[in-house]
Amino acid sequence: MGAGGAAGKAAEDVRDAGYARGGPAVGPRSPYAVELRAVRRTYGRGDAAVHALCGIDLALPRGSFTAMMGPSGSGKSTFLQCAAGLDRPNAGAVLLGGEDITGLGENKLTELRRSRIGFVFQSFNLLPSLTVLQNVLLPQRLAGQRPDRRRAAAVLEQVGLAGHARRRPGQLSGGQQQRVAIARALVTSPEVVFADEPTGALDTATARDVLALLRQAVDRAGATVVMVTHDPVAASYADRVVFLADGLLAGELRDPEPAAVADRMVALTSAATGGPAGAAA
Ligand SMILES: Nc1ncnc2c1ncn2[C@@H]1O[C@H](COP(=O)(O)OP(=O)(O)OP(=O)(O)O)[C@@H](O)[C@H]1O
Repeated sequence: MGAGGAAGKAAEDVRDAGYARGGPAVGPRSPYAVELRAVRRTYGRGDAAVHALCGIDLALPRGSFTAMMGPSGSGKSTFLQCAAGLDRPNAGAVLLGGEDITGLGENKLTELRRSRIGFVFQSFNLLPSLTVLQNVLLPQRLAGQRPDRRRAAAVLEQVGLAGHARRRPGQLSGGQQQRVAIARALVTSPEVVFADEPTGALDTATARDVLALLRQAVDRAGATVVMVTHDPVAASYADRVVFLADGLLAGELRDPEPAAVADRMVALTSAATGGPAGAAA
């Protein structure tokens, strides 16, 4: 997908976002923002054990937009939590920008999540008593960095909310609140942005705006986005859709069209529920 807009504007956006061409300027050089190697995650033990991830090998290139899809219970949330350093695999390794984070202690992981990862949630998760600008500055404060108001203003402009900096989240629409959440996720120029159902609470038109923003963060600013979604249209904004089923990778689609994504989901869901289309999966 093209960067869109004038080349000069795009270059400005890249500078504004703090990214080098082709990926974030920080962190050790690796072609991959995130890598999972033979990742397993089991909840519980013995007869009660649930194998949520059963050996996942996946590499997500810097500057890419990946959608993770799969039937309910296929392991999407577990994948996201392991990849983002929120949960620990029982086996295997997770690498962020080429660095193995699997063995890091809790303090290091917290620091890493604050400075090198951005999060966007379905429910926005803004702090209602803070202004828009203060919400966007929060990750910098939490990471112990000096709040960079110019940088915060630049990302707010990037998401089309330059004039709303002094408002509080309650004074904004759902779509605007999600834009603030995206600005907050981008403000530290993270190596990867994890988005969990970012359009799940939005109407169709607003959802498209939010997806276009995520797309723009990848195309213009070199961000890396990983998005869990149930929506084939949302997934079609990604470069690639990776499917999970029963804790295993179950294929992928590049340059996905909504209809093809929907077909694949029907097949996987039928297989998971033992329906007639199971053989087609
Ligand atoms: N904390 C937990 N304790 C026990 N089992 C869990 C836990 N978290 C997830 N599981 C199980 O692990 C499997 C994968 O769950 P996960 O939430 O990753 O799937 P998902 O694809 O995100 O599902 P959904 O689309 O319904 O959100 C499921 O069988 C789930 O019940």
